[in-house]
Amino acid sequence: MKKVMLIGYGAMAQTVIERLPEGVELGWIVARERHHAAIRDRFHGKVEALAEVNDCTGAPDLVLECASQQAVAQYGAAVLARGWHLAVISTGALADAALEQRLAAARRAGNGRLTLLAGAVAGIDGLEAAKEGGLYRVTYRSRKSPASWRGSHAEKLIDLDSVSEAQIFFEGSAREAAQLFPANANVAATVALGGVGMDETRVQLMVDPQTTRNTHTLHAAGGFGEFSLELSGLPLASNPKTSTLAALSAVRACRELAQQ
Ligand SMILES: NC(=O)C1=CN([C@@H]2O[C@H](COP(=O)(O)OP(=O)(O)OC[C@H]3O[C@@H](n4cnc5c(N)ncnc54)[C@H](O)[C@@H]3O)[C@@H](O)[C@H]2O)C=CC1
Ligand SMILES: O=C([O-])CC(=O)C(=O)O
Repeated sequence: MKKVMLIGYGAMAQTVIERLPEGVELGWIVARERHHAAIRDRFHGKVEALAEVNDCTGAPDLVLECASQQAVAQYGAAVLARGWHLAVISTGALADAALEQRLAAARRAGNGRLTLLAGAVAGIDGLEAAKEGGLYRVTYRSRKSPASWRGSHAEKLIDLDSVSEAQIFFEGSAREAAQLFPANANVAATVALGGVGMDETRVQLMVDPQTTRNTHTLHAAGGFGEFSLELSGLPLASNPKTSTLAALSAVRACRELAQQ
């Protein structure tokens, strides 16, 4: 039986817990103190609620970050330095170049493993293959409902309550998007890391009052030719910022672990 440590106890973590494949069990959940009693009750003490990664006395086969970019900054190096396998969903954390270097150093020092989950988007494998032949241009656009952008930096750029038609409210690099919208634009970073990098990947963020989907549009042109991909994802009922597919990509990481 393979043992997983989950970081985070929010919308995505709930999906992972509900869909945990056979052959994998949860050993630890790193969560805010306010969730600890609920975790102990739910799992009858069989899953340890931890205040932080260093409180773990066991050895997880996989540490699944489903929390935030801040959690990657807080725990990422400790996980890798212990030689553990860290799978990251908050990929936008790597828009911080200093953190990226810190994680790389910890991974080398501890012989850990870092996996970036594909998250809410598809086509990253094709993008990475295309890169081998040279990429000329990669653009990414995210279109979500006003509810999905609520509580984000979008509120400083556009009046989400009065928007009546689809509108682009942000244009910039993947690095800017991932850092300004840490709970909404990790996909921008995932696309950047698979393609032309954080500063060359062009990003548009759009609010659409007519949609209930999280739509991701990726366009890549290069020596291979070009492709356009549009993914119209259902958000999680408990968090409209997060696409169901992102949570399922974390489930898939558990399935791969079970099959090892
Ligand atoms: N790569 C991708 O395609 C996507 C990535 N994401 C990332 O996944 C994250 C989680 O998504 P949801 O579960 O929907 O968010 P959520 O807001 O429902 O839950 C996040 C949970 O993580 C906990 N958390 C955050 N920082 C923590 C820390 N330092 N230590 C302990 N717990 C911490 C929160 O208390 C909360 O329980 C998002 O914040 C975002 O960074 C989300 C959607 C797509
Ligand atoms: O789940 C999504 O649709 C995308 C998202 O929040 C992110 O990229 O951080």
